[in-house]
Amino acid sequence: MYNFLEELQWRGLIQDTTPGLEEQLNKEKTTGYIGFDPTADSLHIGSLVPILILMHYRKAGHKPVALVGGATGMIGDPTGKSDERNLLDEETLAKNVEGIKNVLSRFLDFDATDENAPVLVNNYDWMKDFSFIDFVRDVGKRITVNYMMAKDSVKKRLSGESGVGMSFTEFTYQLIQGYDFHHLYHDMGVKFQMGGSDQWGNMTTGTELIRRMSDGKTEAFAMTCPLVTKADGTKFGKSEGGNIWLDADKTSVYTFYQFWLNVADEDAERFIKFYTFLDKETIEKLTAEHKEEPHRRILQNALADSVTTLVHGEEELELAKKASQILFGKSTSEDLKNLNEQTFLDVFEGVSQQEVGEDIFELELLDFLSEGSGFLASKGEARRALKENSISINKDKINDDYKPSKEDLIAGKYLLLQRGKKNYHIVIVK
Ligand SMILES: N[C@@H](Cc1ccc(O)cc1)C(=O)O
Repeated sequence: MYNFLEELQWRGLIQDTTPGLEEQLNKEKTTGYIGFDPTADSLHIGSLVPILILMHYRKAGHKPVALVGGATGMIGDPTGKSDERNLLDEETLAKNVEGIKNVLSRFLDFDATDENAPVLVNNYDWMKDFSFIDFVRDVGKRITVNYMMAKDSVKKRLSGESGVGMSFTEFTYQLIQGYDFHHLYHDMGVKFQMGGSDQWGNMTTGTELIRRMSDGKTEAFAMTCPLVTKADGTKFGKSEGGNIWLDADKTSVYTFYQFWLNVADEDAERFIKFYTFLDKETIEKLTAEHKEEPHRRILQNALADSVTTLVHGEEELELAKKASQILFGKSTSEDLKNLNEQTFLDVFEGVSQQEVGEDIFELELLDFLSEGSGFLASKGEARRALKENSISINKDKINDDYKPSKEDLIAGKYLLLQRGKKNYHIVIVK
């Protein structure tokens, strides 16, 4: 059985802890939680670190609780935000809560029945009937405005720098998160909260509230992990198309896999510790091998394989690898036909495209290859290319006899035209 804090320590996943945490975790199996606000209908790889921390926590024999912020999502955490947030409407919130629950349950087995089985809770369940009067009397009275104003999330918004101010609504956020901790402490014995380093302020409002609401008789603990950054200073977790999500219909497995494959060497060394369960020995060995021959990208490959398997499973990883071969290695028309539409588009992102009508199938081959599809500059060039035997359609070489047909369409819509090795063009038939 491994030790939770030691495991997180060598992985570089501990930023701050409150005093006494180690003694507490050594003393007894402890229930600990992390909250996720439903700001979107899925989670992205930024949230994968907290998810993995809950998985480590479970592996170490403690009991993890994942909280979905149905209530806090109605307020909006001001942490790290320089502007007031827009309120989400109820319909969006409900959809987001469901989406996030689904993602979380792919990583944590909420159906397990053992004593330390993971539990999923929603803070809306205990906040919805809490009246304003009760809240300000029972909770608000325990914490001073002075204390709340000293938090970074508040200070930043009050200072001249951003100067935009903060609504009373967002100001209350830390108290609500703090109250969650208090509630979970007394309802389920949750003594420990984890989260990203930006959550330190909200988490310590919680430990403080727990102490004060028990007149100093109960104690709770907190730990933060570092926010993931990149060596080159650019924002982590984004590709050109936006966030890297944990849902295949938001970020294709291919794009997900490629994202990890393309991280910089310095980043790969840290990320492999954060994002995989590979043990210390294995990671040290891989890192040493990587340093000998960086061009083989051993770390990136191990990282991409491991995270993609964790998030999408082995079968999907194999498909993503096959898709990756299409641009770079040997592949057949069969491989191409097996791609789903999103993956096809992701693989050929940036390739020139032309929309055409179905009448394209009535054209002579030379017209089809030139003006019809917008691929080659002229009929003459098309003739030459055919003579050189350098044209492929959907990865099959074609000759003068080829007749374009609807049957060839990938996902019922696309034709992949290719000249030589790298010169691609996509025809979209409308
Ligand atoms: N404030 C956290 C989410 C959270 C919500 C409620 C909690 O009790 C704990 C955490 C975030 O934005 O990431």
